[in-house]
Amino acid sequence: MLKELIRPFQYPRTAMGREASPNQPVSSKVKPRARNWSATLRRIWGYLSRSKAKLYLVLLMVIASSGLTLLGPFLVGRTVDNYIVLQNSSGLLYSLLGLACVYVLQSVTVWLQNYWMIGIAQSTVFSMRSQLFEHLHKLPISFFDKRQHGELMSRVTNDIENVSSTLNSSFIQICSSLLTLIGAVSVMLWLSPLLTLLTFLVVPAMVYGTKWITKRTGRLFKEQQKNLGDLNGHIEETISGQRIVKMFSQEKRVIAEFKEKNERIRRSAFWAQTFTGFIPKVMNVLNNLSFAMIAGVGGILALKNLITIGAIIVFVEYSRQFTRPLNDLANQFNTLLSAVAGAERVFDILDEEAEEKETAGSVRLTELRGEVNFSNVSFAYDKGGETISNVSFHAAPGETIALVGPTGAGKTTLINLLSRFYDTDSGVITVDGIDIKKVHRADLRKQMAFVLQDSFLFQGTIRENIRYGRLDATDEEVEEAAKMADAHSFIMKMRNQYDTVLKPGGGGISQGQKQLLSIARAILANPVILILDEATSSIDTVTEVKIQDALQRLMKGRTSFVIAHRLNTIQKADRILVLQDGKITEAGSHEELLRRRGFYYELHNRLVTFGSDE
Ligand SMILES: Nc1ncnc2c1ncn2[C@@H]1O[C@H](COP(=O)(O)OP(=O)(O)OP(=O)(O)O)[C@@H](O)[C@H]1O
Repeated sequence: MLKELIRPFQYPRTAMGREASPNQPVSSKVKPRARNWSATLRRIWGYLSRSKAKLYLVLLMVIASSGLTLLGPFLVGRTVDNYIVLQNSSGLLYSLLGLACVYVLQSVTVWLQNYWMIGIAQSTVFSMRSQLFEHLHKLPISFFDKRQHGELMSRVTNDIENVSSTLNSSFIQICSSLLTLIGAVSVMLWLSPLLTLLTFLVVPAMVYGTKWITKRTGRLFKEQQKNLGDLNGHIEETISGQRIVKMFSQEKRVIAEFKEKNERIRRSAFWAQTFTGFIPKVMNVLNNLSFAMIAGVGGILALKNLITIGAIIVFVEYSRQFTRPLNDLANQFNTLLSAVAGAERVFDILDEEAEEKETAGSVRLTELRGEVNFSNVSFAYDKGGETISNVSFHAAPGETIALVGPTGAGKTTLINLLSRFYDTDSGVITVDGIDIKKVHRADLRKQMAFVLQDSFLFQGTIRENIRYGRLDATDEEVEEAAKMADAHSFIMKMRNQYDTVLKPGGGGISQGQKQLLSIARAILANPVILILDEATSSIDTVTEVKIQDALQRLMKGRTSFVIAHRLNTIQKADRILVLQDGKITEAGSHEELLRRRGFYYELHNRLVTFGSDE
């Protein structure tokens, strides 16, 4: 149905207008793209480097804090050897004061680097989020037709959040870990090459252990992100499709599906966290082993007067400075894995091609008369069979064209082509003689208004919802449009009248009232071409008459295409096009088509008998 064009949240769809089988996990069909670590990191760097000045400041603070971290143990060693062992109390006092200064300064530099880095991280995700949202609005309808909306929302929220929290800490951690590592190793080598070699003995075990663990966690984190997207999709669908779930008493199945997805997240998160949790434990054991070796061998060296006690204390401290950054680097690697997975999912969308760029020298539309012509138009959604085959017809300005035909015949698709939600494969559609492929999409759509069966209303006041048709309309114009749509009287009966706030999705008012508001919105838009998708569901007779009258007023003087289900609408049309399997099989006025005794004749008899849609 045409309403799917603008309804933002809907039950799972594999393609526009077609509901996916409830058992079919939609997102499972989204193929994970090959990971490209370096390219993704480069792109993240592209965002970070926009705040270069602040980054330099952060780097400066990281260098300062790493230097001060290394200076601390050195001073401790000197204090032991020069003042404690030699019992020099005044020197000890000065030395302790110096140490206190070093630690205070170190805290200040750490605070400053965090403060600036949070600023950089937040502006980075701010730009990413804005860019992503803007890009989403440039993507063609076909993109949304193929995706689960909740999964997309998960990318805008969870994945971006993931990048944000990693940037907040990882950049600093990685830089300071590397600097501390280099500094610690240099001082250790200077103090005692033998003890340094002993410390190095544990490195291969550390590297191998970390590698073994991160290999598993990387996969698990990716799985966790994907499962989270899947679960979010499910939650979003079942909440927005709550009415359908209840109508078909599918609560149990929906809950069972949720449990299954929830269980999948629990499992992948459990293993991802468990494996990650192993890293510090393994490192701890290796650290302690290395301390024991340093203490043992250092002790022997000290007994032989080859090293001082202070030097051993300093050495133990530095060997911790050496293993801690190694540890941190391993942890950061995991966090990075998860953030890069998130960033890659965001970049995947940013790489989706936007609606085709308008061809150079595109025609700008200004005033239109509303003459529409389809000439040998053919179109296929996928590589498969044609949905529209060789369709030709002409609509003079102000004419009303009724589109009738069995379900799946291609009525909505014809409208999709006219509004350029999809482009024709062959043939030409013209408006006032201008090929619409040469016209700016936005210009073309500005000349059109849609009134759909289940018109989407946004959360906001009634006035704002009507004004959506033309944002610069005055309050008087909004009310005038509501009066023409026969919506004014029901609006005035509401407590806050035009300032009544509608609930999300236009909840809180009846289906018929929604329709009247969407007619008012279309009247305000004052389009040259009008697209109507007549409601199939029955609305009470009084409202139905109101809607019909309002629509007649709206259609007057405009070229209108009506996906028609009611006999009186069809009869009033200037021309009726009967679509079957994507082809126009009959075309003409009501009387002409009746005389033919074809599909329309049968449809007419059915409508007369049952008084409903085809
Ligand atoms: N986005 C899409 N991707 C792939 N196929 C699609 C898509 N949208 C519609 N189709 C297919 O195109 C054909 C025509 O669909 P269309 O929605 O135009 O029919 P319709 O006449 O408007 O039907 P209805 O009266 O039920 O709304 C159908 O076979 C449908 O499955």
